[in-house]
Amino acid sequence: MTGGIEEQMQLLRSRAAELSLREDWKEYINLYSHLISLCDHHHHHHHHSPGSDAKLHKTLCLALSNRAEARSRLRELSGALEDCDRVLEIDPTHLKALICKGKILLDLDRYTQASDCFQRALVYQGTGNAEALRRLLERCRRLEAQSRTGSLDISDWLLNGFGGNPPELAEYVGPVEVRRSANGGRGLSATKSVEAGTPLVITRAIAIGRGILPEKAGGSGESARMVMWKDFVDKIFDATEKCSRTLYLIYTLSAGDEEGDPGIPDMGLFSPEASKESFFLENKEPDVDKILKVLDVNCLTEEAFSAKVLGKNSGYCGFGLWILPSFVNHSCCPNARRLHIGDRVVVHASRDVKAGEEITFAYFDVLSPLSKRREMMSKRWQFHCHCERCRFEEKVFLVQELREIEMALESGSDAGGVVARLEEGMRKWMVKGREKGFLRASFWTAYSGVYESEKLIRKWGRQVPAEAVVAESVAEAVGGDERVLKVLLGRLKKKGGIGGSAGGGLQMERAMRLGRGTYGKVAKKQGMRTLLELALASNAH
Ligand SMILES: C[S@@+](CC[C@H](N)C(=O)[O-])C[C@H]1O[C@@H](n2cnc3c(N)ncnc32)[C@H](O)[C@@H]1O
Repeated sequence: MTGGIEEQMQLLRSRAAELSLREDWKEYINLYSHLISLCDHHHHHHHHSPGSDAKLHKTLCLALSNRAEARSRLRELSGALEDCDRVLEIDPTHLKALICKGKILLDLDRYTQASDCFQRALVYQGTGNAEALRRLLERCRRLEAQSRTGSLDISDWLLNGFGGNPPELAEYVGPVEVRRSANGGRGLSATKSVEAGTPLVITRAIAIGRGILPEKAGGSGESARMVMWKDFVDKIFDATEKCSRTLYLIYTLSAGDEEGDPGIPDMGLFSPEASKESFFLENKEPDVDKILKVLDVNCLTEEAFSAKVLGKNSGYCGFGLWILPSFVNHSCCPNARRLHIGDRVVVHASRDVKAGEEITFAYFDVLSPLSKRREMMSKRWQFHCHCERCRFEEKVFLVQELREIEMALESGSDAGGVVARLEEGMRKWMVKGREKGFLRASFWTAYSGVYESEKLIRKWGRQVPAEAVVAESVAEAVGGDERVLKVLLGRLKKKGGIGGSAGGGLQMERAMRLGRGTYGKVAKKQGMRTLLELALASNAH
């Protein structure tokens, strides 16, 4: 090798060291790209002795693995992965490339492949790395197991008052399948029967927008929202540019204007481990118009329990795009809920679900009357819900008296009176079973208004059914909900039940069940108990 190139490379490398100190990864990558092309060029255009060849290879491998590290810092994971693979082709024992590749695969939720890299690194490593590698391997193993079973336990985080980082969760595709839905489009269905609280899907967001909005809606609130949205859209486009799989997955989602058949995606697509390496797209340039439509149809607000249950901040606002949950349709009597932990969403059954049943969750608050829900649907979502509850309420709202009761509620009249009239009406109109729960859910604010007021309880007690009865019937109709849980727990507390040793009774069992439906099976008994205490202390609505 001539002195010229050696010197040039030396110079580039010391410049790179400087850039890395300044954390200027873009420039750092450019520099190493230059060095890599120098190596490639030199390799093709010069005759070499075996010794100089080895040296050149060594330089090239180092340059590639350094660029890979910088690329993965900027989350350009596909590019980083290609760099690692090039190194490992030249030198399959290259420690730096093996570790870097393992970490990238871990980031991509490909736990078995990541663990394979770390295992090999452990074999080839000299001294020093072993402890760190064992910890990485342990993490892979834990995540891999969780991605098979979906079982999670956030007890430690919970008992720690949600302090520190949220627990790391694995991607999980449970007993669900994308199928054609009764409403025409596609939907997610259960492939086997599961009980309330069972996790169905756990997945990372493509991007999340989070922020605190000013308390009062209005000018500044609106512009804050706009800034958050723009920031979020930028993150989405950034993600599609960096990963063809992401772009591919986004294209499987509904853009709201499908002509004809939107097609049923293969379930393998949604498991990072089962998924192919690369995705063929005719045009790698993102279709901006289409992506914006997809965001409009599929973005969901966060049911941030750590914000609500902990009463952290009432102005908290979060929304995001999660791929597989985007196939879940809305229902006003849903059977699933979502819970957000870090940037992952856990979709879990909020009541018992039978095999073949479609999985649905609420896109907006469904503890509200039909007219309010219709308003939400037309304002934010351009569809008309035909769920069992909407169909029933459309019918029953033909009854003049029910409309009068609703008007009484809206004009702020005595909640006890509203509840008493409704309960009486339901007897008259022979409303039974689940349908009772539907109407109670619609008039929820009246019920909770009574239960929260000693005065109203005293006044209307005899015409208003017990908390536990109403909570059960609402939960059976529309699934677990924090506010319903809170009413049930309030009752238990009055009787001295929660937390104490008396907590083993039937009522406590019911509360635990409702807790599992509301938050999912996220903790063992003691952890769940803590969660219930938090729910009771919360100011959810
Ligand atoms: C997040 S996507 C759900 C999956 C979608 N059905 C698909 O085929 O990809 C939201 C869209 O699904 C449709 N949708 C969801 N819930 C619905 C419901 N209850 N009734 C009618 N359409 C609904 C609407 O077109 C809505 O804009």
